[in-house]
Amino acid sequence: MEIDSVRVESSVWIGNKRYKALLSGWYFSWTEIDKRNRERKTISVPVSEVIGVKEGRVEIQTQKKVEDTDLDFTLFYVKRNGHGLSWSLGRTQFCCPSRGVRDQWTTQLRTALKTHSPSRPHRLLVFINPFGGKKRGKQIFHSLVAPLFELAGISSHVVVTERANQARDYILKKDLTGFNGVICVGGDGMFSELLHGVIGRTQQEAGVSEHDPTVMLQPCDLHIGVIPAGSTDCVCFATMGINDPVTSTLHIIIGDSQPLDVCSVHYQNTLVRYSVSMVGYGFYGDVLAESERHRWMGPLRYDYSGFMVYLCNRSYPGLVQYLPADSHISSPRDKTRCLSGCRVCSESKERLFPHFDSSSSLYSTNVSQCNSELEGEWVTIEGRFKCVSLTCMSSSCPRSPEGLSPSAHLADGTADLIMVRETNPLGFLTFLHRHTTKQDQFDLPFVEVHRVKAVRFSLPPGEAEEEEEEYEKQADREIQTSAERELEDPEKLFCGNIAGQSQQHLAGWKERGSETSRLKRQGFACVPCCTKPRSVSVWNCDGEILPHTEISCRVHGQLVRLFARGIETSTMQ
Ligand SMILES: CCCCCCCCCCCCC/C=C/[C@@H](O)[C@H](CO)NC(=O)CCCCCCCCCCCCCCC
Ligand SMILES: Nc1ncnc2c1ncn2[C@@H]1O[C@H](COP(=O)(O)OP(=O)(O)OP(=O)(O)O)[C@@H](O)[C@H]1O
Ligand SMILES: [Ca+2]
Repeated sequence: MEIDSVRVESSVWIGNKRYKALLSGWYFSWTEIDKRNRERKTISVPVSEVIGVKEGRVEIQTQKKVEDTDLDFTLFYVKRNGHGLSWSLGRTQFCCPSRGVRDQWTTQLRTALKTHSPSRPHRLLVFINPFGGKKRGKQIFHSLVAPLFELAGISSHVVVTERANQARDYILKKDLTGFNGVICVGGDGMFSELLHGVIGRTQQEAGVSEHDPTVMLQPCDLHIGVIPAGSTDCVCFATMGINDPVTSTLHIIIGDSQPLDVCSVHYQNTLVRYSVSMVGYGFYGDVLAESERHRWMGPLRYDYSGFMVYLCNRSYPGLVQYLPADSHISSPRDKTRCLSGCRVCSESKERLFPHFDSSSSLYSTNVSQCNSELEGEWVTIEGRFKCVSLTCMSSSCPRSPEGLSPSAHLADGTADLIMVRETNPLGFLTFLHRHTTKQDQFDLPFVEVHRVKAVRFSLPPGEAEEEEEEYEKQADREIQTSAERELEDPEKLFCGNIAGQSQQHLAGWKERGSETSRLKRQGFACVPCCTKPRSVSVWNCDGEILPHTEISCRVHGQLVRLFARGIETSTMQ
């Protein structure tokens, strides 16, 4: 065996074939040597994608040695399947000329792993929602994820949730010393819990008020991992290009890091929620409201509700104001895609954090800096809309593989505002259908899309007012509303820590509760969206209904980090 400071090389055998194994720089490779000593095919694995090295011949599933010889070692690594987005565990068993050489290889490979993958997690906090999606969260974790963590030497503390918001509260309140990341096994709702926990905790520790819409929030160090086991799994799909628990697990193990933009949603001066995917009014709000009544259908509830809401053919008046992003940098119609190593996103870092102090890893939370991100001329648009949606990323998902805004970026500090004006049912169906094909859904006369840094939505004076008054009167008549009953147990509401204490916020819920209760008493059992006051829809914020209509949204560039690397272009091994 030859070892110098940059290279380790020796002959090894795989089966009955001889190979030259070489560890050089960032790669470990093995090249077949034929009987005439000529070099044949080489397989090369980046050290950063090695999952583990074990002495002996080890099986993948059981991790047990099938044969304990002194000459063998087994290498586990990331293997790309198909077009490369789906990852599985690769395994190769090497036989060395002597035990000394075998021990040298295992030592050298483990040292290289430590040097070249310093950001790998060692200890993770895992939250499993046993009721998410098809209710397979626990099974997915124990059969697919836990064995890989064990192989990679990662220890985990597992919490199977017993109630909504348990994961968020745990992150906000418990001692997290020693954890390198938090993982959710569930859907977008579970991800959202982790998101709120991680952002909330980071701001608490930095002494930053989340309610102030002009403040620069402190970016979060604790990484979030997503093992998809939900209904839509949009966050996973849009950051990995695939919903596959093994792929997600391997990205977590190798410590991939993908920054993500987050949109904060405010009502007056109160934080309501954070969103990474979609804040949508009109169609998507109505679909969500309708789908809540059909939870028993599982993931199919969205298709059923989508169909029912489509039949209602509603549109809503609204006043939309937005702060445009710099159109020289990128545009939602530039036909590009945000892929792994995206130039637009990496060049955004300096703009987003001009005063980053690399020596202390601290970001200044000076308000004036943040205001520079909020500079510019606001644009106002008034009209009747089928839907108004804001998305920080493409929001691609299996239902819509290109997403709500195919050219949106994961980490550029902007979101795309999509406004679909009132149109005939066929026009809207064309718009919806284009989400399922590669056709441009923005190339329609009633659709507008803008890349923005902030958005405000309000009901236009006049038309909306009359109906709103009626709506409020009805709500006031309700004494014991369903919302009031819920208020007795604030835990049932979302974000008890941030928005739950706000009286305005509670009033918003009261308003919605009154509406639901009124409709129920009037006996409107099917398609409630058709029975709502004509002028008002609800906001869908990453799959949660918001209690307010008039909201303002602001994008916080690269606020959180996921164990992911964005969508890779085809890179077959
Ligand atoms: C003709 C086929 C048209 C298919 C149209 C498909 C459009 C799909 C667009 C998907 C956008 C997903 C945005 C992501 C949102 C997530 O943050 C959030 C949390 O998980 N999910 C939802 O709110 C869940 C919302 C899910 C919305 C599903 C909408 C389904 C619409 C079906 C309409 C059928 C009309 C048929 C008329 C004949
Ligand atoms: N043990 C629990 N009991 C009830 N609800 C829970 C529990 N654990 C988590 N939740 C809540 O369930 C909601 C939905 O969970 P999750 O996102 O995992 O699954 P989902 O069915 O895919 O939903 P989504 O439509 O959001 O994708 C989350 O908002 C979460 O807060
Ligand atoms: Ca973005």
